[in-house]
Amino acid sequence: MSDELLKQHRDAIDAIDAQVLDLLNQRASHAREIGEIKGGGVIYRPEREAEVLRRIQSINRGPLPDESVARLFREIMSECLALEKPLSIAYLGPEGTFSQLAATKHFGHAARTVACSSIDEAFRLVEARTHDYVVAPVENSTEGAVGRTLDLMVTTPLKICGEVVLRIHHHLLRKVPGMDGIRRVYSHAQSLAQCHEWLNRQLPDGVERVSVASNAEAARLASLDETACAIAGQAAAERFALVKLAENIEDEPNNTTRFLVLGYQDVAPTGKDRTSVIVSAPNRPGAVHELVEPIARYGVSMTKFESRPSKAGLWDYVFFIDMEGHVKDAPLADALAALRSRASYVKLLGAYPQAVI
Ligand SMILES: O=C(O)C(=O)C[C@]1(C(=O)O)C=C[C@@H](O)C=C1
Repeated sequence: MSDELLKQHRDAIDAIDAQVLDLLNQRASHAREIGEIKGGGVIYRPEREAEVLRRIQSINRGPLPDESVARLFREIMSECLALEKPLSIAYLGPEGTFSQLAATKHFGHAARTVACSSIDEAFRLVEARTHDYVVAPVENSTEGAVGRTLDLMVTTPLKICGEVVLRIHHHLLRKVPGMDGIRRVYSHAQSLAQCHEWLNRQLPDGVERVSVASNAEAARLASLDETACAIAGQAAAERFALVKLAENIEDEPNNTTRFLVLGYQDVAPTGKDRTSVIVSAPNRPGAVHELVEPIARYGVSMTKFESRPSKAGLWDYVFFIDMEGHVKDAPLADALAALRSRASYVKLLGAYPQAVI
């Protein structure tokens, strides 16, 4: 390529950057004005953010892919929102966990993420309004439900106002290169399970598998001990300066975790939403079937049905149901009304936009 041609393109980029910068600041000024209009009210508006991201994808003409433009606008909105009010997001720490990655994916880098020592603590701090939102894992495509999050949903006054879907890649990490002299591997129990087959095949005999509170904690422990390694993600590898002995060791190539975003707010419909409820059925034959029958009858798509012991009595269960649609829109509103008349208990956990990116 000739130097002259290169210069022409770079000059064009400089001119465009100046326009982009000006437009970004114009956008930010509008967001700040909107913040004034909201007064002390709720600043973060998940329904509007989903609408902005979906619209951007629908009008995108490339060459940037839809996912890339959505990511860029995710960050732009994050900075605009921070001008209105900086948000603080509680997650299961320490720094470098997938929960932190999920929080940043959803709220962008301008939100402050706050590491908590347990999912319980993260919920408590948001319930006490010390932080604005909690991001908590709820299910993994390989390992199923995250029981502790489901149990907390039964009693929390918080509402679900969003969801985050995160592809999970696990790496085998160590302070020094090579597999020689490894005595133990640390990780969260779910990650050990998600890499079970790979570990069986690749780890030398006699290596102990030790489950710890989080993958980031596993990485921290491995950074202190050359005879140990950890299973964790990229963020933890970088944070603790560990060597990647093997990449993407998860047994299931589409390994994905879904997280919920909870706070004190209801979210308006966007046209592509999900509604989550907890229900329990009277303890008699056919009760569960009767309970879910209206969901099928009204043509509502049920995307999750999960049972958990209710802790109220032996063999007594509550059911976590996710449905496509918003509680304020037909046909879900009708299906839920019918379900309420049959259930012994119903708790609406929230209606929120389906994940966009
Ligand atoms: O539309 C709003 O309510 C805004 O505050 C603006 C904006 C944005 O940057 O587009 C920022 C934060 C909200 O969560 C939603 C959208």
